[in-house]
Amino acid sequence: MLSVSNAQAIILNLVQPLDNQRDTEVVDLLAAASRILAAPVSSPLDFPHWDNSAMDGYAVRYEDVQDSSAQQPTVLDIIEEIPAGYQPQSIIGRGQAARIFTGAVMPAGADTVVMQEKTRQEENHVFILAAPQAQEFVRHKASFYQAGTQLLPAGIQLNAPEIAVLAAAQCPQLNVYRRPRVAIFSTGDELVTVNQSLQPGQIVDSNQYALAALVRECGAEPLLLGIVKDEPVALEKVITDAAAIADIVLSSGGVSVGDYDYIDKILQSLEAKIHFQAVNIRPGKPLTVATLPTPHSPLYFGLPGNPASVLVTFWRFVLPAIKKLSGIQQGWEPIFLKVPSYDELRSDGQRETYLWGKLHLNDGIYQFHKASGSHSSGNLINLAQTNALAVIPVGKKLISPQQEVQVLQLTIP
Ligand SMILES: Nc1nc2c(c(=O)[nH]1)N[C@H]1C(S)=C(S)[C@@H](COP(=O)(O)OP(=O)(O)OC[C@H]3O[C@@H](n4cnc5c(N)ncnc54)[C@H](O)[C@@H]3O)O[C@H]1N2
Ligand code: MOO
Ligand SMILES: [Mg+2]
Repeated sequence: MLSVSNAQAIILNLVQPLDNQRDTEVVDLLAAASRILAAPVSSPLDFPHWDNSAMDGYAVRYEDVQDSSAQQPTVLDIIEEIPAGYQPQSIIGRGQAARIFTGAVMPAGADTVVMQEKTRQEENHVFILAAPQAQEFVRHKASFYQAGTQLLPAGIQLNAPEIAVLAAAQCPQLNVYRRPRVAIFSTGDELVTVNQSLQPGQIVDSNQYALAALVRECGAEPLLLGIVKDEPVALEKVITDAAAIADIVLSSGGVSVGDYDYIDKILQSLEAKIHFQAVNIRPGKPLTVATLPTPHSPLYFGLPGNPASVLVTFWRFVLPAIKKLSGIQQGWEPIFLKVPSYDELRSDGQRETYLWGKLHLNDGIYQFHKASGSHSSGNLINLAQTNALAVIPVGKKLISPQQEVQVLQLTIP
């Protein structure tokens, strides 16, 4: 059976990132957090824009003060006061200084700032009580960034630091990739919505809510197509509709071998290209991945119906695909942490097994605690409040307490 890592490689190979011309939109800077930059940004401004002081103190000529000490202070005439936001008017000459404050423009003639604590002021004279380093506490024009060079590359996510940089560079609007569109539907005659009363044999379609939340969490736009009965005509219609509007289509249920599991047959009849129908993973083995035969070739994930299988296969396979699609340049693959397990972890050794639980901090070191209760793929109750999946590789049946395990971190704990 197809290994998890090979399945991931096939999926990532199939994903075409959004187009950096067609698939973009302009957003205001305040709405740009977590979006993906679609074009590189440069600035006509140097950073700092001009030489300025890093301290409250005195702007001086180094050659005047290099021999200063508490015993033999240098005495300078203060000829100007330069607060932040003010353009200095004078040139500092021999024996002269300017009172200056943090962020204020350095006056011509001065090359060094002496911090206030190393001075004493008497009327319009300043006593320099210690020799500074040459150019100390001067933030030089263009020493952080040179005008015209690349400030930010395309394909990065805009988080608080990038937003700050863009604000400082006076970019009030930005060209970002549009959000990937992800169509979602659930299949099953037994399913009702969260508001409908349950008749015998029925359950609530929790998968659609879970997938909508996951899709939104990763910055994509969920397109909810509802619950579809286990009927070929209805399923064919929903897949065709989804293919017309989405970059990625997610269904849950109907991909195993039961008489009412129609998804794969319908994909075949629609002439979709099926890449694989099973992966060696627990939970989530019956996973169908196909390319739909519409011009923009949306990628189809037929996720297995069990609620835990849906979450695990989304985190492991769908999330990297959405990331690559979104225009992010790198870092699509999941990141695994190696941490000690607090609990004993077991698998049958046959399939790559994912156990849900929580990363706890113990003395500054993460430890994996397995969720108590059933790890049946039909149980979603104990998935609540978890933030990590421990992975037991194929061929391994037991991870003992305190042994290391690879953990997929799901949210920031
Ligand atoms: N003979 C075999 N039977 C099964 C196999 C197998 O290899 N041979 N694989 C099992 C595994 S593993 C899984 S996972 C499931 C996958 O089943 P399907 O994808 O066909 O899903 P369904 O049969 O439609 O439903 C399975 C299960 O999940 C519940 N479900 C479905 N949709 C939802 C929803 N939207 N929200 C909440 N719960 C949902 C459904 O009621 C069933 O209990 O197949 C095994 N069988
Ligand atoms: O692989 Mo299924 O998803 O375990 O129950
Ligand atoms: Mg089934």
